[in-house]
Amino acid sequence: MEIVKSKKKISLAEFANTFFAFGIILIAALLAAELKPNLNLHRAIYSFLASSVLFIPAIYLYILHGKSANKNNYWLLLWIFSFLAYLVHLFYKVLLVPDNIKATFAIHGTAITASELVLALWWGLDISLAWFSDSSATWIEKQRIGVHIYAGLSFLVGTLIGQQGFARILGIILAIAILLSLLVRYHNTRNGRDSEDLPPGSYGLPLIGETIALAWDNHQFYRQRFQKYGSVFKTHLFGKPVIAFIGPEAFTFFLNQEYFTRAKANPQPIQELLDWESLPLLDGSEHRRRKKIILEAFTPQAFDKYIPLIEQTATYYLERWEQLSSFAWIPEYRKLSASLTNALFTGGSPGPESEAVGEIIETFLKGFTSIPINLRWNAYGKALQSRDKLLALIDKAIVQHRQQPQSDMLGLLLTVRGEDGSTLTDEQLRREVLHLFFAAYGGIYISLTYLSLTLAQHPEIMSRARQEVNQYAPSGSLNFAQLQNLVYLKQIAYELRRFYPINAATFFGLVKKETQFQNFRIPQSWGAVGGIHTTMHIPQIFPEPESFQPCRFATEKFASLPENSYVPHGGGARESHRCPGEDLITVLIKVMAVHLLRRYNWELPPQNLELNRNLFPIPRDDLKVKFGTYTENTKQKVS
Ligand code: HEM
Repeated sequence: MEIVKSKKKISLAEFANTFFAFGIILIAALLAAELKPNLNLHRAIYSFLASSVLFIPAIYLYILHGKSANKNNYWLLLWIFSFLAYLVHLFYKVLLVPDNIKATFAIHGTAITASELVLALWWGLDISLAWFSDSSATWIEKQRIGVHIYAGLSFLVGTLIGQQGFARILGIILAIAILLSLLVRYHNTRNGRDSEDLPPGSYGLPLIGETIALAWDNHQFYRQRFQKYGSVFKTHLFGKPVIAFIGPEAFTFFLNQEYFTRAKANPQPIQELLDWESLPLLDGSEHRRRKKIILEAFTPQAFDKYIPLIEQTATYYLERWEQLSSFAWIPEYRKLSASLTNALFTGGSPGPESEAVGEIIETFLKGFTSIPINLRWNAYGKALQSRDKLLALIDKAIVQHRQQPQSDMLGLLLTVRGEDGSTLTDEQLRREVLHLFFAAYGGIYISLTYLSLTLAQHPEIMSRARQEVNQYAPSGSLNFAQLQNLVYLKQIAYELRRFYPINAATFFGLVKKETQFQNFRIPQSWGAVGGIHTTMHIPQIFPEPESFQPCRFATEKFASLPENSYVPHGGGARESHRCPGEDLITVLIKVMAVHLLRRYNWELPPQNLELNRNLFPIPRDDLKVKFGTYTENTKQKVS
């Protein structure tokens, strides 16, 4: 048999157990009073003690509350019976003075009596809310914490101060029970056992959670936890509990906009560095509108405008490298990336001026992994100054592009319109371009670094790619249609982004409304994130994930992959938060590979090629290279 009130199901056994305890304790208290000379006074005192006895397990259970219905039912029943005993106490306290409450105030002091009456009213209200409503509204939860603190302090004062014997012992037991339950709760929370229906995982240290582990090595962070906990786990990052989703199924779930939003979801320093408002930090209709406009700058027609810029930049650096013949490639690729980014977004030419912009971007990027305190002279402060320098550059470029239209990406963005005919305001445009600077700079140099590294390490892949280039693009300038013939290079370009640890995870999301995944509760207002690199190294989906195999991306094989298993640029539709630069990076890798393979060959002298722990990991020795021209005679020997 069950006592069903509202949606609560309290079993008869639960009710009987607590009622029996209540009955015995109250009767014992009232009988004990009978033995004392001043009956009503002692009835009031002993019923207060009876209420305290019932209050101790109630507050213990409340502090340790979790999903267990049984535990919660016992809390509610003890909370109610303790309250009833407290009413008995008040009843006798008032009855002590036959006249009225006013006299009670006079005898016991206004503050104490008023405080007791307020407690009784608040407690009664809370019981009504707990019994009759199933709402877990924040204000109900907050007032419940409040009334428990209030009642706890009242009982502690009532039993410890000026009391002796049994009352004082009760006070000490109450204090110990509260301390113990707080300790157990803290311990459970730290170890992720606070609620059995949450995903597994750990919250790490108080306040900072697991943020240091993430900053130390963001790729290892997700990889290790995925191995330990599986495709969904909880953690605590940047002052907030976060749930990570890894693997196609979990990643797809994370993309569901009914439950997750990107608006106001990212740590405050990321938002500040990106000047608060650009695609990754927006959601809903404004994100859709802007994304449609931005995507207009990533079409095949647009790529045909950028390909000459890429070729011009590639040629500039290839000639320089030919002269240098022996150098560290990563600093060079950073310069190339700066020149190309500057060409796309401000109309700059390759060379020292653009490379100086690269240094501003580098300082800006350091802000994303620094301690977010703006002191002007520290990394974060300098990153914010660099952000403002980039914004000033963009403002200047917008004015210049208006005066003299150009066919770079900024030129296109100034003219394109969304479906509803709207354009970006200058304020919106400068912030979007700031983010594009950030996204493109890293994406370009990292992809080209991995391309050069891979081709040097796999002569058979380099040779096959060279044959394809000689067959379909042996000379002359390139265009998008011609690049479509380079099928093997496309496979290499895709495998590079699967194989190497570029992005460990997506931008952060926020749980809009509570939901469930694989029977785990995903609580409202928690952070959420999709694991990228780990998702692409699941052996059931990508066999032998640690081996570089471009053939995984042969058309049929690629088409048969589960949804959201290949996610180097995020997942979902183009209009969602998926990176718009995806196809541009394929174009870039192809153009660079064509220009490298048509004329050059390279070898890597002995060095440490192990990847470091950077946000985008790179070989520790900066990829030293011996670079020269390629001829059939030298058969892939550096000249
Ligand atoms: C190897 C190169 C690149 C990689 C691996 C990459 C990866 C990513 C990833 C993982 C995201 C976040 C997706 C999410 O939060 O769900 C993203 C977002 C974005 N990326 Fe890229 N990206 C690359 C290059 C580029 C380039 C070259 C551009 C532009 C020129 C670009 C522009 C963007 C933009 C605008 C967003 C925000 C999209 C949105 O929130 O709607 N990315 N990228």
